[in-house]
Amino acid sequence: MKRRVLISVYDKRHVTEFATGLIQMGYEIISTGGTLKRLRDAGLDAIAVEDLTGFSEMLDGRVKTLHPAVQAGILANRGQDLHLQQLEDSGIKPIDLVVVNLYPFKQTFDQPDATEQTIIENIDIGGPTMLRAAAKNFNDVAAVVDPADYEAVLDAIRHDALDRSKRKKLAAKVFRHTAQYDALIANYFTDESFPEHYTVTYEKNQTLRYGENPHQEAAFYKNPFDAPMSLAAAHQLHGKQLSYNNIQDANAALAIINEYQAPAAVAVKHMNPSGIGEAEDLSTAFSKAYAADPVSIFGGIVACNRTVDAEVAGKLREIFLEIVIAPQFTEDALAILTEKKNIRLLQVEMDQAQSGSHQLTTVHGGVLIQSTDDGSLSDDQLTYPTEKRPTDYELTDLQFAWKAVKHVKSNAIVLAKDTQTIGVGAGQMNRVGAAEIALKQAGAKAEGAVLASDAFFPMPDTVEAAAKAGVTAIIQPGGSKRDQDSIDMCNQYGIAMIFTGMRHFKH
Ligand SMILES: NC(=O)c1ncn([C@@H]2O[C@H](COP(=O)(O)O)[C@@H](O)[C@H]2O)c1NC=O
Repeated sequence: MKRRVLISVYDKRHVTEFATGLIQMGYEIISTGGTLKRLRDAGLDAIAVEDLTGFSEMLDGRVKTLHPAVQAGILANRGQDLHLQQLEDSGIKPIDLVVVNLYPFKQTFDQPDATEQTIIENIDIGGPTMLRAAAKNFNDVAAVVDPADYEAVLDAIRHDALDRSKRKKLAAKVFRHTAQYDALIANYFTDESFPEHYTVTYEKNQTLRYGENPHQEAAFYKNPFDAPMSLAAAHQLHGKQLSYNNIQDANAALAIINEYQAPAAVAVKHMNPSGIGEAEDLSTAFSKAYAADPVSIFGGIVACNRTVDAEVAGKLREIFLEIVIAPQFTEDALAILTEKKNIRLLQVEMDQAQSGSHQLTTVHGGVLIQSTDDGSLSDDQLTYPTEKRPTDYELTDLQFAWKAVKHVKSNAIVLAKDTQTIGVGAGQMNRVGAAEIALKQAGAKAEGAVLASDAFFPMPDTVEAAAKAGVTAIIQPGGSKRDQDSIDMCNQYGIAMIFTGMRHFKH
């Protein structure tokens, strides 16, 4: 008996070449409407699925292959006499190969003018049914869902090597594909934040050389719904492949730089900002970010929220940097920076605050999911508990420092002056410890500076240390039982303090 293949594909690229090869290998082809036409137009012999089922396509194509003549032909267990007998009694011939790819649900959904009706019509029903049937029956049947596999499959058939293990691999690919397809559809049907089953699907961007350490394996996946030009879809203009740690740091750098509207630059090391500068132009902003901590920036990542021009590139060139991220680079800037073989240049669209998106953290036996920390300050949230109120000048720096401290690992303290960070205390087990690190880094520059704290002061010790170093204003969430002690300490030293009512822990 001739072997049979059912071909029903939305993406018709290379299907005629594949079908030609299959015919040469002795296959008989069964096909659906558009695919059949494509094959026949290319002069290939194929049986219309209608001739198998005795039914014409109906309901605008909603039903074409959903018929026992097709499904039983795929699903029959060739090792079971009863199955074979039943096929014979019903006049159904077995189908040995299923080549199907699905209606483009996601591409349709992505189109800005797509109506609900078109999106719904692009949910494929018959295709996944055949694919899943063939994948289930991989013992006897091969399922091909990806045109990229045509050549390898043909080659295997040619060498009589489309064996059980290859068919099982193809089956796994099918189930992964249909699971992803359904996850995308489920997400379209509901905007429930935390459903009973959290189905996520990511597409592989690249396999990474290794993870956080060389003995860890890693890969980078992208969210299929993310905007083009997000970090996962960034345009790498120069340099070698990003590493796992590069991607983490770049992500932190982007989150920080997206906080600032005026020209700004941030240098990031180990996901914390080593320096941030804001100014009227990017060149000055970068100089501030650099001067904030000229030691730590070495080997770091710099993100800018304005076009990098030749002047900025000239400054960047002087430092060893892993990555520079910007919305644009001028030709001159590219010429300067690409002289450095090891620097990576990433073009990423700014202002893509990940608002509304989820942050996933794996824990032992599960995953924690939360909405991203998009909290920003509005003026009516602020309260002023101290005798002294901040000056306008201090207020600008307080807001600048508050945006920075949100992105520093807790316990976090940031000192700032003249829209430049001058001290960053990150990831300490006690708050005053973080303050001491920030104050030590700032040294004499702490005189007249402001201080931001990501969470409230449990004791007045941080205020006291800051006051003694010359800090004149503080911003913090408030809410401690002992707030009054910190307020009293501020009043004693003539410090202005703002309560934000919002905490920014980052563990
Ligand atoms: N309804 C059915 O029985 C059915 N059978 C196959 N399809 C899909 O129809 C497409 C191919 O159609 P055509 O050969 O007419 O271009 C494939 O993407 C295939 O997955 C179907 N369409 C959707 O459910």
